[in-house]
Amino acid sequence: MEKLKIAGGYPLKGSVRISGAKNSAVALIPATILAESTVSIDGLPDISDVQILKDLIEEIGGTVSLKNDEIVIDPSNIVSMPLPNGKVKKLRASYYLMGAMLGRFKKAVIGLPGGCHLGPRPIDQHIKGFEALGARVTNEQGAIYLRADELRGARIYLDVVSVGATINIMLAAVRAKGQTIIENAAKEPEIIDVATLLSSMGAKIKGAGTDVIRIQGVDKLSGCHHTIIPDRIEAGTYMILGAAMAKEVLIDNVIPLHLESLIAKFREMGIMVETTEDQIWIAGTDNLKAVDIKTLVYPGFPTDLQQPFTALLTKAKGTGMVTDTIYGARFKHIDELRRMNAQIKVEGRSAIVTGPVQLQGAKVKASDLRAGASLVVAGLMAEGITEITGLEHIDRGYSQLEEKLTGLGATIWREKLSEEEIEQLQNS
Ligand SMILES: CC(=O)N[C@H]1[C@@H](OP(=O)(O)OP(=O)(O)OC[C@H]2O[C@@H](n3ccc(=O)[nH]c3=O)[C@H](O)[C@@H]2O)O[C@H](CO)[C@@H](O)[C@@H]1O
Ligand SMILES: C=C(OP(=O)(O)O)C(=O)O
Repeated sequence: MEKLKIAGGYPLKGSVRISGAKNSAVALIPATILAESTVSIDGLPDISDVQILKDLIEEIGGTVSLKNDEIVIDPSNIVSMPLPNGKVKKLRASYYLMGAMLGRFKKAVIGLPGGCHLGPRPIDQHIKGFEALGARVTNEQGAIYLRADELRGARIYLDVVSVGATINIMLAAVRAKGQTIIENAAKEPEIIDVATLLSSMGAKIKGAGTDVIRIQGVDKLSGCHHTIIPDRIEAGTYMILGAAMAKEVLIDNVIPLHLESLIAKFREMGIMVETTEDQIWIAGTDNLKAVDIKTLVYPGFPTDLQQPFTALLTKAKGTGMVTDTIYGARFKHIDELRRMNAQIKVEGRSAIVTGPVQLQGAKVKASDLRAGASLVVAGLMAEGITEITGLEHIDRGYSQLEEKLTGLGATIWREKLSEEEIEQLQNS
């Protein structure tokens, strides 16, 4: 077990290249199960979620090579092996194995997923979609059993706008007989990315990126090559830490359109932002104005940037309210930020941040992925040394974090935890 140490309070400068999107990667890899020949995907982030999915595809019979940022998957020998336990519990996106295996084999047994603990994260809309396509779905001892004699296209209205349910239904529906219409679908860029891969494989999908997606099922999907989109949440995190600590920073390999909600908030706060087709330039300032944010489905402010943004607000003058309408309990980072001298109180679904304060280095623990990102931002802003544990969460979603931050001039490194520290963590 390791901890991350940051010597904070020093200005950052330079450029950083954004990796491929985690939330695309974790759907694109399971989607390859649907093909009958080799699929390659490049631009993948170097994160543990990708590594675990690679292992899972191998476990069910796929031949996989993962070198640098490219994965090559030959799915022809994959079988619908039950995966009720083990690695499926380590990440949220293992639920995509349900849609992909159901699409190809008409049956699957997959354990309920893991991922960040952000309060309840039901998958009832995924199941409603699979059932509408003709699958029988049961939950037996924490694993979902899916079986269909045949999948038939259906009209499915999502009661909740869900990224996961939209993609999962798409994965099963591309191999159903006839047309599927997903209404009230999520519109996140990662959904378009998955639809692009499936279309290159031979699927017929219209409307991805709008709230009505139409899928005409096909009998066969084949191999192809795909380049993943950049990670808008990683980019947003670097924009936030650039705004907090950089004189100027250039974010490279990014789609600025995906970050319009954050860019608009930056401008309200008095941060200078310039964009080109695939770069964002930011000049940090010590005169930040506090703003309110409310997380919403895309293109609204992303819940996945709420936690790092909260760290930035501690430097802004005035009171800013952060309301999470997607995950009302996504506030485990607040106690840790308070340890670092932040003035924040939580009221229901909102965190109220009063600033400016000078954060102080402290020993803190990442309870989930973006809580970890929030603590990294805070650690860079703080005076003195910050020690962050719970790195398994951060490693799920940030590719080459220390290398990228060191490139911006940060002093950040990993150290092994002592036995005493491990014992303390296990008892905390
Ligand atoms: C792997 C991945 O892509 N993860 C992202 C995905 O998670 P995930 O796909 O799990 O999130 P959803 O979009 O499904 O969840 C949105 C909201 O709908 C609720 N809900 C969802 C499904 C369902 O069947 N029933 C239901 O009630 C959830 O509890 C949540 O309140 O979108 C989230 C919201 O943008 C992001 O925070 C995650 O980073
Ligand atoms: C919540 C997140 O991830 P996951 O859905 O994979 O747990 C996230 O990326 O912030």
